Parts: sequence; C-alpha cells; structure tokens
Amino acid sequence: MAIQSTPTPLYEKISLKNNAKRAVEIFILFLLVSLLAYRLVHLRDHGLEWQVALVCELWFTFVWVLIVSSKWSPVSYKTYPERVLRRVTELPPVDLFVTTADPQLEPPIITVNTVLSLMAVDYPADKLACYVSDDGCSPLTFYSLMEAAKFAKLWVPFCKKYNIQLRAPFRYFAGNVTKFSSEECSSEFQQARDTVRDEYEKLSKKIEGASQGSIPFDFTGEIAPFSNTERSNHPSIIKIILKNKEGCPDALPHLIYISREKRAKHLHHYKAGAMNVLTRVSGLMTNAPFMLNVDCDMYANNPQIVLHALCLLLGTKHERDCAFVQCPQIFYDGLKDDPFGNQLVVLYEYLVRGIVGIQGPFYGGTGCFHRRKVIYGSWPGDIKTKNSGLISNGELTKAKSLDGFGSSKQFINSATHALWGSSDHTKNLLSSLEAAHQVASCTYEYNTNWGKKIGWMYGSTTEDVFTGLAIHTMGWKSLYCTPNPPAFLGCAPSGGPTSMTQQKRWATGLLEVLISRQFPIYGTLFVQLHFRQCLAYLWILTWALRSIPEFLYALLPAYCIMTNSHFLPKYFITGLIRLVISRGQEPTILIPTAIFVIYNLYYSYKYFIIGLSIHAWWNNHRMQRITSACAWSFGVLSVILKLLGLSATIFEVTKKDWYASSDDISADRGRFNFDESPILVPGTALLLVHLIAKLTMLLGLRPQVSHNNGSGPREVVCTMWVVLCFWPFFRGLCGKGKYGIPSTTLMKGAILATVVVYLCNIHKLKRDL
Ligand SMILES: O=c1ccn([C@@H]2O[C@H](COP(=O)(O)OP(=O)(O)O[C@H]3O[C@H](CO)[C@@H](O)[C@H](O)[C@H]3O)[C@@H](O)[C@H]2O)c(=O)[nH]1
Ligand SMILES: [Mn+2]
Repeated sequence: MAIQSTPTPLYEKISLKNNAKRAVEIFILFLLVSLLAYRLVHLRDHGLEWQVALVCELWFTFVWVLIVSSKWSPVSYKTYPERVLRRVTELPPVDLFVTTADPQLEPPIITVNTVLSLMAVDYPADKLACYVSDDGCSPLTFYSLMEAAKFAKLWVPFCKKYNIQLRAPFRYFAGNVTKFSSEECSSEFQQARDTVRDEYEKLSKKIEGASQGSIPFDFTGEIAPFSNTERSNHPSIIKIILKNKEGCPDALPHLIYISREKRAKHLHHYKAGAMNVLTRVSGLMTNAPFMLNVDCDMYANNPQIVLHALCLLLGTKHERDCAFVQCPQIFYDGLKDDPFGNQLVVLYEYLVRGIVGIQGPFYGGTGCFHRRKVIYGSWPGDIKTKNSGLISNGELTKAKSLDGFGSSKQFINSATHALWGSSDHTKNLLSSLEAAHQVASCTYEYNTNWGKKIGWMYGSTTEDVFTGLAIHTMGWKSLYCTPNPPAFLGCAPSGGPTSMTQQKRWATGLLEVLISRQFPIYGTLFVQLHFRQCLAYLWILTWALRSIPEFLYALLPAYCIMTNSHFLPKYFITGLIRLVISRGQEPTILIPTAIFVIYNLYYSYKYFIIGLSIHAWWNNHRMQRITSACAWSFGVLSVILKLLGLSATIFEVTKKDWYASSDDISADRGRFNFDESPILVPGTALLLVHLIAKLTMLLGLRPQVSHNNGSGPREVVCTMWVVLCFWPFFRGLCGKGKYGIPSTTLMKGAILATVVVYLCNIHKLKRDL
C-alpha cells in the first residue's frame, strides 16, 4: 500500500490534562503512608488484628501506587477516515476474524449478525475476507452462516446504498429509528427496507428452527463433512461459503468457515489456538497485512471502523509506534447504572486512556486490528535491519523455518511475503485449500514456535493480555481507537454466576501471565517494556492476588466484634466528634477516616465526570467487593491447583443472552441471580460471618474487656459497610427461584462461616490464656 506524501496527518493526538486529579491522588497516597507509619509505631501494643490490617493496607498502598503511576498520561486520538481515502493510493487488504465456540452458549444468530455487520463495513469488498472459526464444530453454525451469506447479498448492498449506520440487522430492525434522512423517507427506501426486513425475519426463523431441531440436518451436500463428528474429535473442516468475484469492490467479501481439527489427546489451547489457526489459514488464502479480531458477539457498530483503524496503523511515522489498534469493549443494551459492575466504562476511560500515553492499551481480545508481521513475531528493529533471527536475507532459513512456522512450505512462503514482501505468494482460495487443511490440523504446531514466539500465546486463559504483553515487551507500541459512534458493541454477561465465571477466568489467566516467562518486571529490566507500562501490567495481573488481603480485611471487623477487640485506631467516630469539638485531641483517627472518605469521593467523582451516576459508582464498588471475594479467590485457587499439577485451567465460554425483541427482556434483568456453583460460596460465607458477629453483639455473647479496649461503633460501621456491599447476597437469603441462594450453597457457606467463627474464638481463647 502506498501512501502519498501530504502534510495532513491521518490522526491527531490529544493529551488530556488532569492535574487536579493528580493532586488528589498524591494526597491519598500521603495519607495511606501516614496510616501505615502510625500502625507500625503502635504495632507492639496491639494483637493480630493490627498485624493483619497492616499487611492488607500495605498491599492496598502498593496497588494504589501501581494504578496511580500508570494512568498519568491520558491521551486520546481523533482519526480522519476520509483522509485515508484521499491519501492512500491503494487500500490494503484486511482479514476479519470471528471466533465462536459453542452454539448453545453463543446462539448462531448472534454470530451471524456479527458476520453480517463486518461484511457490510465501508471498505472495498475485494479487500476484505471474513473468517469464522467454529470451535464447536457445529453444523448449526455452518448452516446459519450459509443462510446468512444468502441474506448478505441483499443486506450489504442495502446498507451501502442507503448508507445505513447500524449494520447488524437485529439491531437495525429492533431500533426505533426516529430520525430519517430525506433519502430514507422515500417510498423506494421504505420498500427496500420492508423487503430486507422480511428476508431477515425469514433468516432468523430458519436459524431458530434449526436451533430447536425442527429442521433435521440430512448431512448431505455442504453439511456432509459434519456427519459423524464430535465437538472434540473431528478432522478440520474448511469451507469457502462466499467468494468475492475477482476484483469487484461492490460485491461481497470472502466468507470462510473454519473448524480446526480436534482430537482428544491433543491440546487445543482454546481461543489462542483458534486464533493461530485463523492466522495461518488466512495467511494462505488472503495474507492481508492487517487482521481484525472480534468475539462472536461484538458486531461492528461504526461502518467506518476499518478506515478509522487504518488512520492509526498507516498514519504513524514508524511502524513500531503502532503494533495494534485496540477499540474499547462497549456493550449494547447496557443496564441502567451498571448493576453488575461489568460495563468496564471507568476502566477504559481511566486506566486504558492513561496507558495510551505510555506504550499503549492492553490487547483486549476483541475489537483489535493487528499487524500480521507483529503476530509473526517480528521485532520493531526488524523493519530496518531485516534480521529477526527467524529470517536471513529475507528468506526463512530452512532449519529455522521448520521449528518456527511449521512444515507447510506454502505457508512459509506466505509468511515470508507478510514479513518482507518478498517471495511469491499466490492468493487463490481454492488452490490453497489443501494446505489450509494441513495448517489447521492438530499436530501442525508440534515443534514449532506457535504459541511461544509466534501468534497468540499459550498458557493463559487470558491469551489477549498475554499476547499484548509479549508485543509490548518487544518494544512495540499500540494505539487506542475510540470513534463516535463506538466501533464495536458486544453483549455483557448477566449478573451472578455467569459474570463471576468470566471474572474468575480473567483473574486466573492474568495470574498465569504473572507467573509466566513474560513476567513484566523482567521485561522492563532486560527487554523493552517501559517502566510505567510494567506497573500498569502489574496492576492488572495481580487482580487475583488482591482477593486474599481483601477477604481478610473484610473479615476483620466481624472478627473484632466477635472477640471484642479493635483494628482501627481508637475513637474512630467519637474521637472524630471530639476532635471537631475540642480541636486536636486525637489526630490519629483522622487518617483512616480521611482515606476512606477521600478514596470513595475520588472514585465517585470519576464516575460523575464521565457522566455516570452515583448509583453506578456504588454498584461498581459493591460488585468489585463481591467479585474479589467470589471470583478472584477462585482464580488464585485454580492457579494453585494448576501449579500443583492437580488440574488444568480451562476457558469456560461466557453465555451470551439473546433477546429476539425488547419484550423478552424481563424487568428483573438487573437483579443478581444465583445457582449452585461453588463460586458463590465465599460471598455467602462472608455475609453469614458478619450477620453472626452482629448477633453475638446484640445478644451480649461477647467476652468482656477492659474499658475502651474492645470493639466500638467503628467496627459496627465497618460490618454495616460490608453487609451493604454484599447486599445482593443478603437479598438472596430470602429471594426465590434463581434470585435466591440455593440451599446447597447456603449450607456450604454456613459450614465455612462456622469454621471461621470457630477459628476466631479459638484464637481469642488462646490469647487470653
Ligand atoms: O475454546 C474456545 C473458547 C472461546 N472461544 C471464543 O473466544 C471468544 C471470547 O470468549 P467469551 O466467552 O466471550 O469470553 P469473554 O470473557 O467475554 O471475553 C473476553 O476475555 C477473553 C479472555 O479471557 C478474550 O479472549 C476475549 O476476546 C474478551 O472479549 C468467543 O468469541 C469464543 O467463541 C474460542 O474460539 N474457543
Ligand atoms: Mn464475550
């Protein structure tokens, strides 16, 4: 692709100022340090409570330092797609990847909509190829895609002709579009719209019928390869569903279905494995220098997104400044005030925008445009020196190519082409089919660098952060693309077990990265990872570990009430009042109070300035405590089990809810729900412990201690706070059906709570003796 030289850049970098916030952050840090100092000085006069509190607070300070230092360079980019069209003499090809894994958890109609939205983006169709990876090996998914391809012949021209903005049909037809352009009011348009709508309804009925089994597959014709296949035991199936008519930019892009070979004895590495197969097969078939990857539920919401991303990919002076372009994860039909705290708005607005000014956003697994050569393991310096250790004289050396890229000669040729633009590469879909089957086989990666130095990294259930970290460690930068309307929209998991399982997978995967060969501190000391980028990575990679101090800290007030002791400096509340009245009697109580107040004010202020409500802040704060206690603690557990060799970590696919119409959405959708999975036990137990503590206090069952040395209003306020944070569980105690905590979970929680209460009392007795 040649870029004509013109002075107008394709994007504009906007640095956002936030000096006031910095001042508050430094102030809180100062307070935290003072609290720690106070604790240290008085540690000898107090017991276990103070030691535990000190360790937890040390940890919180560390986490605070990490987050504060890494989000101080907030940057935004404004992109100008029309300039790409003007400046670039020839638009580069882009390969589009969609992954799906389970037709039950991920209804094919969702995948179909994502695929349709991608096929309809504003970009010459002969430059696009859409690859769908199906890890479920499902005839249903394949059938749905074939039907979708027929519908696409109507849908794509319709969108382009009338410049429709929403190109995922289910959203377009569900939306109550109120504003029509003059063209859209014409009767011709209305007629076209009605036809397309009827066809879409037919399509969704067909897919629905097939999902419910009312259309039996006869396993003949195109579907024949699916007969006698099992999900985890089948040969590779690669089907060209649609083929772009050679060089016809107004037709449809290629659409290719891939179900890689799976055999029981061979590891398949979940999504990372699927991405690597997609990379290889697309390398053979189209070999585009850029690749977009989305989850099956993330449809393209901005039809110009490919152009926006190209502004950044082609606009930087040096390629090393943009290894990949990440768009934020945004969700459609987001519930009001984010009751499950999973819309990630503040995370993206603050932390991610902050690190954009350092080395760039983390790779988030979806909504990301990659440079193919970066995925092939090339280093930023290779651009100049053409020497990556894998390559000599622009050709892959024979010995190295074998353990690097695998044994397919055709693929190695295509990789050479992708890396250096040399060597012949035929881009013929049909002629590459045989080689495509070879590279999609489950043995292809043996003795190669796939998953180690090339492609998506293996060994973590968050292959995305792992792969992004590897790229940043090599010294590449990444850029953040936030066009308006948002680039991609996806489906947020519902609250309760689904959301917890997702968080558990994230915490597990991140911890796996932390203990992997990509340890960020090593990357900073010996490779090219920037120091503050390393801090940002540490912040996210230690999510799971945070559950331990948080759990203990949450237990402390209950422990103190039951044993009639205290963990906060004396006169927490009364002292404050006395301080105000008589000025300066007990300055120490100011420290924890100020930290608590400022921390919460500061966080709620963040929500406030990006236009979210205080309620949204509270929901997020509360869910953060629940997630930490339930999901993240299980993350630690699963990594420990993995280290002990007792069980492997697995990628559990998140269930995607499908609502055919807005009438299906129940009013209780924002209510936390429960099932019998053990992940909800820690939260239940924590709540029970606090309720027991309150009860012992009310019934006067606590041991007596000398005046002023026991627990007081400060601990009571703290338990109240914990109970408020775990309010969904409290409601679950008396809820019914899926909104109530099932009796088995309650039983397990009660046993755990009893153990904790018992241990507290034993400890107290020992101390008194
Ligand atoms: O064996 C598998 C498992 C999953 N997937 C696909 O991976 C994607 C993400 O799975 P999902 O269950 O939706 O996970 P989320 O937690 O919603 O995904 C986030 O977190 C993942 C890492 O944990 C990233 O891979 C995702 O891109 C990111 O959106 C989906 O398209 C799946 O179809 C596969 O292709 N093969
Ligand atoms: Mn998802």
